[in-house]
Amino acid sequence: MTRYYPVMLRIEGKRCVVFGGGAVAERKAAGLLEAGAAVTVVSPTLTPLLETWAADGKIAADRRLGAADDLDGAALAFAATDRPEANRRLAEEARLRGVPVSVADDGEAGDFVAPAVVRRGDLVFAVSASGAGPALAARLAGELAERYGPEYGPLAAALRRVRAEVRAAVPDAADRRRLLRTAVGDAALAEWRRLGPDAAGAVLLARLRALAEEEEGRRGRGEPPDPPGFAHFS
Ligand SMILES: C[C@@]1(CC(=O)O)c2cc3[nH]c(cc4nc(cc5[nH]c(cc(n2)[C@H]1CCC(=O)O)[C@@](C)(CC(=O)O)[C@@H]5CCC(=O)O)C(CC(=O)O)=C4CCC(=O)O)c(CCC(=O)O)c3CC(=O)O
Ligand SMILES: NC(=O)C1=CN([C@@H]2O[C@H](COP(=O)(O)OP(=O)(O)OC[C@H]3O[C@@H](n4cnc5c(N)ncnc54)[C@H](O)[C@@H]3O)[C@@H](O)[C@H]2O)C=CC1
Repeated sequence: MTRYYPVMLRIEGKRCVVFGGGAVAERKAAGLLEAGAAVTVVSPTLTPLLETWAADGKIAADRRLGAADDLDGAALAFAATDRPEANRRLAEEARLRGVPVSVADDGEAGDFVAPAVVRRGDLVFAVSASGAGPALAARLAGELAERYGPEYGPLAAALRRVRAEVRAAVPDAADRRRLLRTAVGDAALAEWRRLGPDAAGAVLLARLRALAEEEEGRRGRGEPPDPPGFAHFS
């Protein structure tokens, strides 16, 4: 069993090669496009959606069997054909070239596995069962998608601005940290939603300071902090 190390990769504009043109390859290509990768699919056949993306120029498609030199210059590779021998061979070629590869029919044969992903703007949930159960990862990601709806996208954008404001205006590190914890409490998140993405930085900062003072008051009275998850920090 492998203990994987999770990361967020920057792959915008980078060549990512998907071998295979079935449902699994399509899912991998979709995830790569979300991150702005330059996707090349190599496969004799393509799903209708992959065909559409190729026709629209969203992906490059080479309609043939995968070959070793497809991997030249690749940042990532996905062996997602329905031929285990082909997947294994392409994975070996990737490794020879130092290209990280995932293997769709045998997770342990690759360098990484794909998590189930939910995106809400800057906020990204990635769930993995490390190969033990992709359907469980998908189910739990579905639960996260319900718990954290589309409203969390703009909310994260507002939070990014609040944080920039605090970093620019508050020189004391402890003060900054206290404010930025308050900035992710329930009351603050509701406030960022209410104020929307266009509120002036000074307004955001003033609201945050007011919330932090209320928080101090609650702490003084021995009431629980907001958010509850931060109790162990105080
Ligand atoms: C190791 C890994 C390698 C990799 O592909 O990176 C891998 C491998 C395999 N998947 C198989 C089957 C299924 N995979 C899914 C779905 C997903 N599979 C994904 C990832 C991974 N799959 C990596 C580990 C993830 C982990 O464990 O956390 C997800 C999360 C992300 C994604 O693919 O983008 C995506 C959900 C996306 C979403 O919906 O959100 C379903 C569910 C369904 O189709 O409804 C089934 C059928 C149910 C079942 O078999 O459990 C088989 C057997 C094939 C066979 O029997 O022939 C293998 C081979 C093996 O076991 O090694
Ligand atoms: N990792 C995952 O999430 C999952 C993995 N799987 C595994 O992934 C494999 C692929 O699944 P699907 O996409 O549903 O299969 P599929 O049969 O729909 O598609 C296979 C694709 O591979 C292409 N292909 C075959 N040989 C090739 C080669 N040498 N080079 C390039 N392309 C080649 C075919 O033309 C076809 O487009 C399955 O056989 C299964 O073992 C299945 C379900 C989920």
